[in-house]
Amino acid sequence: MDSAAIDGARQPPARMGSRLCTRCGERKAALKRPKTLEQICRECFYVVFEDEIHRTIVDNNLFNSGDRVAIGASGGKDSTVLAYVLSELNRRHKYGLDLFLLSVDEGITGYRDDSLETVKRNEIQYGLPLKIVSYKDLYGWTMDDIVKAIGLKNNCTFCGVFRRQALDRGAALLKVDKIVTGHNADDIAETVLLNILRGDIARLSRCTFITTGEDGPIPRCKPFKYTYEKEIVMYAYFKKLDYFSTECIYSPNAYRGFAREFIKDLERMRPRAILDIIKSGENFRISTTTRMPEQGTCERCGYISSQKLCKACVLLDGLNRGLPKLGIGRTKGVSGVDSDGEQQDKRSERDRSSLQGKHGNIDF
Ligand SMILES: Nc1ncnc2c1ncn2[C@@H]1O[C@H](COP(=O)(O)OP(=O)(O)OP(=O)(O)O)[C@@H](O)[C@H]1O
Repeated sequence: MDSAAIDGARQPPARMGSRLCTRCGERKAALKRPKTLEQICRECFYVVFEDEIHRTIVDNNLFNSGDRVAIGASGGKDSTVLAYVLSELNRRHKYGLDLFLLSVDEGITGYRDDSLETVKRNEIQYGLPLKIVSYKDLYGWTMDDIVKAIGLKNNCTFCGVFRRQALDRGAALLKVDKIVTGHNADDIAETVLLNILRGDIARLSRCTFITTGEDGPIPRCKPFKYTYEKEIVMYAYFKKLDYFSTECIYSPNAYRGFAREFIKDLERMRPRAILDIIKSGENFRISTTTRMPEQGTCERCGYISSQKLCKACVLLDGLNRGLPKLGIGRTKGVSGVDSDGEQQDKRSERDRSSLQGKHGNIDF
């Protein structure tokens, strides 16, 4: 999700000269808003940015007063801005939420250990209790171990499947009602496009849902569904938020990377393109004859699965038997189109869904 060009460099947004803000008409414009190209001042940018997220939360009834909510916190820009903005809005609009930071330590030396240090600082900065769950504790394997066993080809498959379940397990320990993640509008547009490119109609039908997993143990929602990545970066920059901006050292950049670049090109020509792709995804209608996944629980670990054994258990079995490729491979998607378990890490939607195979179930 990170765009190195935007995020890594942490360049200040271009200066606006002496023009006045088109919203307040009083202060000097400090930036051109990526979503609308309006020239506005910082203060007005904060207001519109936060208000749009508030509207998304209210219009979609994301929370109920009294909810315990875990923020999936990776230390990256999206989840850091989410933690900051959600705690601000919770106070300002009296949502009545009990917020927690929930981090998954995948065991990636030189990456996750450093980003978790950021989350630990966020815990203090935002006054939100932090829970960390690790692959090592849950599965007996770190990603470093897994990469040693399987190499760099299918490693993201393991990571995506394990992370999803690890978030559920952490959320169960925290006894929360919901998990929120920092998936933003660019991520969702990208996933719509990828599902079209793959002809994966079943996943296309649900990848734009703002809340998923309502039939599972703990629903997940994406308050940044309509928030542009560029604006998240700008917000973090202006607010001087403390976040970690390095790409995962094991994450290759294949098919999804092309989709991402394509969307960035479209955005350059027409900023609305991102919202329009999401809208198209929302408005697709799935034929009633398309077979949809049936969800149950894994016979072994009891977590959600649409097969007898969940994907995490199948993958773990392979690792423990010295056959790490056991659970990897081409599986038939619901659409009848093979999903190839292609690696990369827009781990959430794609990896998990392509790996759930025939009965792939929930998306972030
Ligand atoms: N290790 C983790 N622990 C907890 N939550 C995570 C973790 N990794 C990802 N997430 C959640 O999933 C969302 C999408 O993650 P992904 O890795 O796809 O994108 P990202 O750009 O790295 O996100 P971020 O900027 O928040 O790091 C994150 O915003 C976060 O809410």
